[in-house]
Amino acid sequence: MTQTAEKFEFQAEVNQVLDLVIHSLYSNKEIFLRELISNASDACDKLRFEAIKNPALLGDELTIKVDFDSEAKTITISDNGIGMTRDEVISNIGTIANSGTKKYLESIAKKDRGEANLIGQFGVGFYASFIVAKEVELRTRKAGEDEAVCWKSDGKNAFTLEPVDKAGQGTEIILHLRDEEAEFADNFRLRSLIKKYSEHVAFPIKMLEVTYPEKDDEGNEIPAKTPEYEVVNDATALWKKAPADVSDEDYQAFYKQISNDFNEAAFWTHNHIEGTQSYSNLLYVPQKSPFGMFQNPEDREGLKLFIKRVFIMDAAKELLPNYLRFVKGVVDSNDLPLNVSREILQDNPLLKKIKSGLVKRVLGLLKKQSLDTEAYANFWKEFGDTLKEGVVEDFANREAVLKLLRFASTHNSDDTENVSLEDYLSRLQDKQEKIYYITGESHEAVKNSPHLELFRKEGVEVLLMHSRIDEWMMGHVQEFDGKKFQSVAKGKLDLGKKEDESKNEPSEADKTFLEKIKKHLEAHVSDVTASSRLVDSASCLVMDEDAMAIHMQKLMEQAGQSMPGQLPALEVNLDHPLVQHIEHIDNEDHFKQWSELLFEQALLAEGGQLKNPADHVHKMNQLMLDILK
Ligand SMILES: Nc1ncnc2c1ncn2[C@@H]1O[C@H](COP(=O)(O)OP(=O)(O)OP(=O)(O)O)[C@@H](O)[C@H]1O
Repeated sequence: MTQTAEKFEFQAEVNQVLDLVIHSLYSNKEIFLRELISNASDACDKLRFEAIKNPALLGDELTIKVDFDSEAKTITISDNGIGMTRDEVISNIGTIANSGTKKYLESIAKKDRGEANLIGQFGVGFYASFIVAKEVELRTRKAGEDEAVCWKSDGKNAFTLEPVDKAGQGTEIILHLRDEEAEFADNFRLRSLIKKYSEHVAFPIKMLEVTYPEKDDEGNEIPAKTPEYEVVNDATALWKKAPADVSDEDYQAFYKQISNDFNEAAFWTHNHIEGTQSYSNLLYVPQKSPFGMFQNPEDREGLKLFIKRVFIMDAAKELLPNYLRFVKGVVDSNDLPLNVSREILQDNPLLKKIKSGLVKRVLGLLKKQSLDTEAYANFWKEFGDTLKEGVVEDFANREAVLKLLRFASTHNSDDTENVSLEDYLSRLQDKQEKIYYITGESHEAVKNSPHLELFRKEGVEVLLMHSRIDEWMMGHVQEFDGKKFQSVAKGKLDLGKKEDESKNEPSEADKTFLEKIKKHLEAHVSDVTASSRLVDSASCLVMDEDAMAIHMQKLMEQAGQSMPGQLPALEVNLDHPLVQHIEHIDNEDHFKQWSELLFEQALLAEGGQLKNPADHVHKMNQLMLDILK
């Protein structure tokens, strides 16, 4: 071939990633081999999948080979998988199109996360080569095509491409090591790295056996025989093994292999299901929530669908509902047709059954874990809000999901979220018929809400919720174990028997007084009533049973959504000295100002925002001055 090498500039972002990868992974440089073997394994998976439609593509046994030359200081990782065309090389290797690297870049912008942690979130892929190599050559030939191409780069701004002769299909990556990294070009070092990181890659990883010259009976040296390739890893599909035959170390190593997570998995479940549906599943719950989990629930990966050990696709969305998107792992079906497409998968009844089986497995796993309070606390911190979506999303399993939720509560002295609904029910007061909760903007805000005063006084526990998702979730759930949920900031107060004790019908004079306040606050409130829920505060706002909480209305407004004008009711504590003072004010202007103050105080205590804060301050000052006179 006479064509010369063509030079290309890297995309600007590639340079940025390369720079970061090289510097931030320096203390973890050995992972370059894991990344390249993982790519080779993906390429073998892809070929096997293509071969379902086109069996002619499948030639020799799918294999990954690792070779080295300690004098030349090179390591070569080769596979006979799918390979790449010239165009694919340009778009896959020279740009930042692939999602793993993209996320890596995005997360770098989030400076508040520690860098070591950040690196642990996803694989860095091919670029990891440059941690140890001063130059990388990638030779590849797409399966079923004749032309091969060689990509070469020193990892600085540019790469070259030129046609090459390459015997078989697949990809070969030659790392020209930096002098100070030459130790990696070593038989023992490479074998131990393969064992450590790639033991459970489902394709054989081969290295040349080590041979030594021997001596015959007469003491003459026999030349060493030509070494042959031998398999270095386990090369079986770990998920197909009996759980009893797999050690925790094996499970963890496999987790790292499939998840791109540097942290260990928190826990997992491994099952072989037989019956109308026959499949295996190995599902992991990570320790840490990856970036973007809440921002983009659609962007999910890490749950791989195999059919009879053939990798079919990343099918997280098809295999588990959104609220379990933190789960990673492998599902291998014996019954689905090998030529299944994503479209077919979406309405496939077999898959629906697998999906509902997997949900049960994950919920069962979480239930088991929830018995270990400490381990569950970590899970809850990372994934609790995601799990809450299940209360709305998964009607069939709502009760099971509700049992897994943990809340902060007035039963605790701090903001720890460790109270389950079952704990709550076990502490119900005599005749208490409802599960009381409050939602708000922060733990501080809900903990100090005036709505809790009577509950505190009566010793009735209230669940304290302040996550953004809580108000939405509670809008969709009516009861647990036969007990209705009741927001203490909404609707009529109903404390069972205690309500009757605490409720005093207002006198005619009080009624006139309340009416008078209402007249002044008509623009702000739907009603003004005597409160039976306040003890220390003068007033509070109460929403209708089915209305959105005030802090949520504020959030929606901030997000640019215009809110339908649903006005709260103002409840007034007739026993409060301030209220009693107002009752005796004759001056109409002063009465109006005090009434507005009652409303504004209540709104502030809710975490609401005053329309005109300066006016509030002015009014306060005026009233204080009046008192001083
Ligand atoms: N050995 C290979 N054979 C065929 N294609 C490859 C090989 N190595 C890399 N590629 C292609 O290059 C792309 C980019 O690889 P890279 O390792 O940077 O990212 P990735 O594997 O997609 O994602 P991750 O960041 O999770 O590793 C791959 O998606 C694949 O299409």
